[in-house]
Amino acid sequence: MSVYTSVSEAQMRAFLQQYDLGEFISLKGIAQGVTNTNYFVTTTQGKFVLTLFEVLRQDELPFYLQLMLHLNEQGVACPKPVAQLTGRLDADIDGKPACLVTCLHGADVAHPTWQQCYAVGEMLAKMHVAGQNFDVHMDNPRGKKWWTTEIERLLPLMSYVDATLLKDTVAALNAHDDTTLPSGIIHADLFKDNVLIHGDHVAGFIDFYYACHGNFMYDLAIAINDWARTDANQIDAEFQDALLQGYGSVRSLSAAEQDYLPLAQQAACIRFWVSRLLDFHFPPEGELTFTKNPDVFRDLLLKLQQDQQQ
Ligand SMILES: Nc1ncnc2c1ncn2[C@@H]1O[C@H](COP(=O)(O)OP(=O)(O)OP(=O)(O)O)[C@@H](O)[C@H]1O
Ligand SMILES: N[C@@H](CCO)C(=O)O
Repeated sequence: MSVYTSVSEAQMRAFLQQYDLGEFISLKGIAQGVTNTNYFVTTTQGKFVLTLFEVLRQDELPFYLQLMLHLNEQGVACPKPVAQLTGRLDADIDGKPACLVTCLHGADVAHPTWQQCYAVGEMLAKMHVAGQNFDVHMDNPRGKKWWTTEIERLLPLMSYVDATLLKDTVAALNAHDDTTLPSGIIHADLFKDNVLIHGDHVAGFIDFYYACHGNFMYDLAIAINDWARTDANQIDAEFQDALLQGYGSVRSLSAAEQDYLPLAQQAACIRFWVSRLLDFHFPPEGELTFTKNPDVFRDLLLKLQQDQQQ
């Protein structure tokens, strides 16, 4: 369930006074989603999604909402934040940060097709290109500095074999200079549950709340590690190729980026292995964290390293 904060119809009617969206018709909680509270809101002007942020602070919202607005205006498939009459994009309901965005027609897919992987790669490249003229900077909150600090809490809790794998891989990644690779705004969490699909097309990327600056190949590797990962935690070469081909149809990958892909995939494994281990061992008190299986990314990392040694 994902309606942590209840909103009444009366509250919604009052909230809508701040917008030019016509009359309130209905409000319906959205069952999917883990972190935030989401509602479908229908007014005489159409259907929207209301998000109440359970973890992000009010002052953190403008970056993400401005980014989504910018990307949407540049033709990237993503929800468009709706501005209040004052022009402000972020709002609050009963002191909780909130926003309204346009509703997209699509659903997330558990088992994508080759064409859908191609379309995701294509849209990701469009996003990278469109982000080039968005001039607000955001450091990656889950980058090298973060994982180097956080693994110190995890290593004593892990088996010798897993701890060695984690420590050695982090050391290898930290020793590699990735700062000269093409970079800009990245989504940084483009898993299958963060893309709404309609037929063979991308209806929209959602959940931009880890978006930041980073290198483009790392972003593509995060997507490959989820979209092309089989149930046995290996990469399906054809699906990986679909993402790469789709991406390359919009933005050519340089030789340096192509060389970096194997390491980028390892970095993407570390990013999510570590965050899932932290959620497992140190569930934040008072936060609504649903732990996803950390072993998925340990197993994928091992397989990638085996393949890359051959
Ligand atoms: N703009 C949108 N248009 C249509 N449906 C949406 C939109 N935004 C969210 N949804 C629906 O709401 C569901 C939950 O959204 P989301 O995944 O963003 O939840 P969350 O709890 O905020 O994030 P997460 O689950 O990643 O922690 C999505 O799976 C999708 O079905
Ligand atoms: N997509 C992440 C959760 C949000 O960062 C995961 O599957 O671990």
